Formats: sequence, structure tokens, C-alpha cells
Amino acid sequence: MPAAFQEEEKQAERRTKIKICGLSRTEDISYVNEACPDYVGFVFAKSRRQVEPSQAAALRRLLRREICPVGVFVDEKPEEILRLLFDGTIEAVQLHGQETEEQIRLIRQESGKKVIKAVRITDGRQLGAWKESSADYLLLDGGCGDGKVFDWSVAEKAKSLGKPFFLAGGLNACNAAEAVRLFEPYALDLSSGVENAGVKDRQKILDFMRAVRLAGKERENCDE
Ligand SMILES: O=C(O)c1ccccc1NCC(=O)[C@H](O)[C@H](O)COP(=O)(O)O
Repeated sequence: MPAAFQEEEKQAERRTKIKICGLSRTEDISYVNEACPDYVGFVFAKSRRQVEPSQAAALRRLLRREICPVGVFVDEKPEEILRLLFDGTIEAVQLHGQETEEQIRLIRQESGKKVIKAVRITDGRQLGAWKESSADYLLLDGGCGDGKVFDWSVAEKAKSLGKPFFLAGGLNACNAAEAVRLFEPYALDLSSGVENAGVKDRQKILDFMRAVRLAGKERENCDE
């Protein structure tokens, strides 16, 4: 492979990934198809953003192939999660409830797909308990899609987890750069911060994408 392409690939691997969560309308899909985040989330748990499996399947068919659809669940039966993975409605799983290590292992083994385990942070103590989790990624959150920022003084602890993590909780275009600088997360995940009057907003999605990409470029310049 030519060196220029190799360098481009390396850069793409290094850049902070983005997940836009809680899509429920065809308009939302056209916004993300334009902005092209790495992941989007369909919430199957009880929520104002909840989608039915058939609705998610229809939205997924409209989604650009490069974007990974993640199913967001709270204490759902593993069989139902696996059904949605096997029929292609989702390609990865995010667990927000009291799911056990056994359930996480089962979902990964049966499907071969990635599992993200959400951990609600109230102080740094929750982090240690999940260090050995078999989940592919942790997702550090202040709530459940309610725009709650947790105490960012745990950034150093999060970085020393030795496990890639999604950072979530009250992110928006204004605090994205600071989040990238402090945490150096694998990915940023957000929902409320790209909404207006309770629905996804095209301009806010584009602004967020731009803010994260810019923060990534600044970090690269500092590293050079
Ligand atoms: O978004 C929901 O309504 C939701 C409901 C139940 C469990 C999880 C939920 N969302 C999970 C997410 O991935 C959100 O993007 C994440 O919590 C951040 O949300 P926000 O603070 O609003 O950006």
C-alpha cells in the first residue's frame, strides 16, 4: 500500500470516534448520513427516544454503510439483543442496566460483535470495578441520555483504565474540545447536545462533528 494511504489510515485510526445516540426519525438518518459519525444509537429501552425493532430496522436500511448502528438496552433479555444482531438491525450493543459479566460474555461469544458497557460515574470509584470487564469498551456517562455531565476530575483515572472508552454525558459543540484534551477517549457519545426542542438538529450535529475534528487536528499538531 502506498505510504500516503498508510499514513491516512493511521490518522483515521487515531482520530476520536463519534457516536450520535437516540435516532428515531428518517430526518435524523439524513442528518447523520450527511455528517457521517462513526456510530449511531437506536434506544430500545423505555425512553422518549425509544424505537420499536421494526422502526429501527427500517431506519437502519436508510443508514450509510460506513456508520455502525448500535442498539442501546437496559436489562434486556440477551436473546432479544442477539435477535437484533443476527437480523442485521444493529451491529454493536450498548448496555445501560445491571447486566452481568456472564451476559456480556454470552452476547460477545454468540454474535462476535462488540459490546459497550455503560458505567454511570458519580465519583472515580466506579471505574476500578470495570477494569477487568470483558466488554470491548466502557462508556463513561453521567446519566441515561439526560444531558448530565459527571465530574471530569476523574479524567486521569479514566485514562489509566487500560481499556478504550466512550465518553458521554452532557457533551456538546462547546465542551467537546476540552473533553478530547482531558480524557483522550476512544469516542465521544452524545444525544441531548445535538437536539433542539427534543429532536435531533442538523446544524448542531454538523457543529459537533466540526468541533471534534478540529480538536483532533489541534492535538495532532501538538504531538508533532
Ligand atoms: O438516550 C436515552 O434516552 C437513553 C435511555 C436509556 C438508556 C440510555 C439512553 N441513552 C444512552 C446514550 O448513549 C446517550 O447518548 C448518553 O447517555 C449521553 O446522553 P446525553 O447526556 O444526553 O448526551
